[in-house]
Amino acid sequence: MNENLDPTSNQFSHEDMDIERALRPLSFEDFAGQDQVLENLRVFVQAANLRGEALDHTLFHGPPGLGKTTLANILANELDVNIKITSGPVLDKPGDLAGLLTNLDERDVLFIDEIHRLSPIVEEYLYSAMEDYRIDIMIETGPNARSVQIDLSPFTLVGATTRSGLLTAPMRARFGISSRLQYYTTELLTTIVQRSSQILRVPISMEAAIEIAGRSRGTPRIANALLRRVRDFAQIKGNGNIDIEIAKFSLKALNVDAHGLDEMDNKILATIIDKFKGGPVGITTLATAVSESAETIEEVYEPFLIQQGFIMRTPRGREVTEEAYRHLGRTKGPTQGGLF
Ligand SMILES: Nc1ncnc2c1ncn2[C@@H]1O[C@H](COP(=O)(O)OP(=O)(O)OP(=O)(O)O)[C@@H](O)[C@H]1O
Ligand SMILES: [Mg+2]
Repeated sequence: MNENLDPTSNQFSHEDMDIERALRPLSFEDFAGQDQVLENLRVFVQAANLRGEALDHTLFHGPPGLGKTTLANILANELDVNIKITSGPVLDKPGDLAGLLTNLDERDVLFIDEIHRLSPIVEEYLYSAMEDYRIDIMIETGPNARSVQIDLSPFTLVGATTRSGLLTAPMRARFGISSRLQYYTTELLTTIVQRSSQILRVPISMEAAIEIAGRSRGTPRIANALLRRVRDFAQIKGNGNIDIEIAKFSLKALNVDAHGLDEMDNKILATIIDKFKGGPVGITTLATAVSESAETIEEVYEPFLIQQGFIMRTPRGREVTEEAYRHLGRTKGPTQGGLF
């Protein structure tokens, strides 16, 4: 599969990165969906602005491509402050973090992506910064080494993670605001596709926008990636306009699944059907069978498969639905799976 269509991939070409930036909503106003989350954030931001205080530390969690990074940037815009961006794996020494923290102005946003991947030392160091706006730093080395306490400007830490299950309890407890992002409906994705095509100045029919939206795995990033590729087909194979024919033609050429499921989604369904007679199968057994971690399946893949009605969670494990058999073109029968 095209890597841009992989929901877990952040790989983009330079051109795609520029477009990606152009398509990213900059204000609450531009951001479609996640109504509950947005409604609350608007209140919290307004209150923080009114009092001239830093917004409470905020955590965004949920599957890739649903808008966590986008919302972090929007928060900074709406708070009218600067944002400094880093990520868990990049911060490997407390010193790196200290450098960032001491350079924050009052109310600034420090965005830490993949916050579940902070090293334990850095994480511990972050605790006092978040709680008391204070850090200890070591000055000098050898016999003169001593630690001094430094006061920080009140700031907002915005954390993002696709794997909230991997966050430690103390870390989680330090976020005053915690929002889980949900998959988008086809309707919402249709408006996102329409907005993006307007920015890209490519005419698109309603029908075509719905078609692309419906195959985007509930994910705005995938919707935008598909739109860009369909735009290529429209320009080279068509007259530049995206109508339903060119949309269908392109999606077929791109090998996009009718429901927008990706390789791992399909592998999970096929494995439950072929190796476990449709289930129920326990999550760890399933994880081993598809060579993926149980947490990733639970946090990244399964929510979408459940939402789309392909999988059910039962007390005895995961079971596929009739819909999954139909989707994979299998028939459900007693001879399935190893009877002789
Ligand atoms: N609500 C939305 N409305 C319009 N476009 C959106 C929305 N949410 C996300 N997008 C688009 O999808 C792209 C991906 O979103 P974003 O990078 O914020 O996802 P993410 O949750 O941070 O993903 P990851 O977990 O991979 O870091 C954005 O560049 C933006 O163009
Ligand atoms: Mg992100």
